[in-house]
Amino acid sequence: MAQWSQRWPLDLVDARVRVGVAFSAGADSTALLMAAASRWPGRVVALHVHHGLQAAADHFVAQAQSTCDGLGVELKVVRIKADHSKGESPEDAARRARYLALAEMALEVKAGCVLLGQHADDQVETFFIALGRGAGLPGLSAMGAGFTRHGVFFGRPFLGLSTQTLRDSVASVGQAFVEDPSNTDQRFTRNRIRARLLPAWADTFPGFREAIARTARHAAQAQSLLGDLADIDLDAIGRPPRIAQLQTLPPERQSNALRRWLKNTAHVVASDAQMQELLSQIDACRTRGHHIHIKVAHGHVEREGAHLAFRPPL
Ligand SMILES: Nc1ncnc2c1ncn2[C@@H]1O[C@H](COP(=O)(O)OP(=O)(O)OP(=O)(O)O)[C@@H](O)[C@H]1O
Repeated sequence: MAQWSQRWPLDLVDARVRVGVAFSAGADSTALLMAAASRWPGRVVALHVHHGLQAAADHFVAQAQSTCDGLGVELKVVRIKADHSKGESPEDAARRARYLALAEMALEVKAGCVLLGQHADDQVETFFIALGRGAGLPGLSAMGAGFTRHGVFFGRPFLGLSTQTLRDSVASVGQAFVEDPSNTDQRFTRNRIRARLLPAWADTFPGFREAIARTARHAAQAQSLLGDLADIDLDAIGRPPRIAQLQTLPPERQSNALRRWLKNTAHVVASDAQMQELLSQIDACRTRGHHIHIKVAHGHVEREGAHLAFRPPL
């Protein structure tokens, strides 16, 4: 195990506290758990979410326990059943519930952060999913190195490493891990990208991981500047925005400010069609009695006197 020490880019966390590792028992998070356990002996706790979605879930827990026993790492397991709401895919619901469960476990064991095993190949796949869906800059920025959710910091220290590097490392010490059977299921977009698109892309653009990571960084920087501009505009027009002052901005600046306002206050993202409709209703709203009413995500944006308001569902 000695060679695992200091070998991995784990510097993004303050490890004076306990470190949580989101541990699926797959190859990537096994590499992460081994690296973390070697770097911070006695301070790592593995957090496993039993989805109950797959028949194999019990087998994942058994492997997780055996790996943790071998490494002398405490394992916490929580069972969840993620129901997906209308318009949400089962995978999105499972991911949402997983992050909540991980955050709750981290708070319970007093871990200062949770590390995730996502790597450079996940990053590339995420970028192509966003591109295929016609995403804007937030989507093309792909995954950031860290984010806070449910009051817990989640870090992705392995975004610069390929999955092959991680798998080779795990194999080199003979550590067992599970292969998630759903990773090869061609019904999932991510798996089709991995199996079909990426080999062709790699053939055309050798070194594509670094190039795409660069594009994602450019997108993230540009998005950050747009966020700053939105804050400047919202400082001037108010939160919630005053309709008359919104109307003085050009449409693209209105939509930039409105997206920021909706994200920060209601955690919702308007689709392109919803934003176009909202802009046209704002433009038409020139008289005292004029209404604004437009569905955004699961709620509505409405006029409330001189301002806009977001109404979540009852
Ligand atoms: N059931 C789970 N319990 C705890 N953490 C999980 C679970 N599933 C995924 N994760 C975390 O989220 C990261 C990304 O999830 P993803 O579904 O891409 O990984 P995976 O293929 O299931 O597992 P791995 O990354 O370990 O090979 C994982 O690296 C791991 O840190």
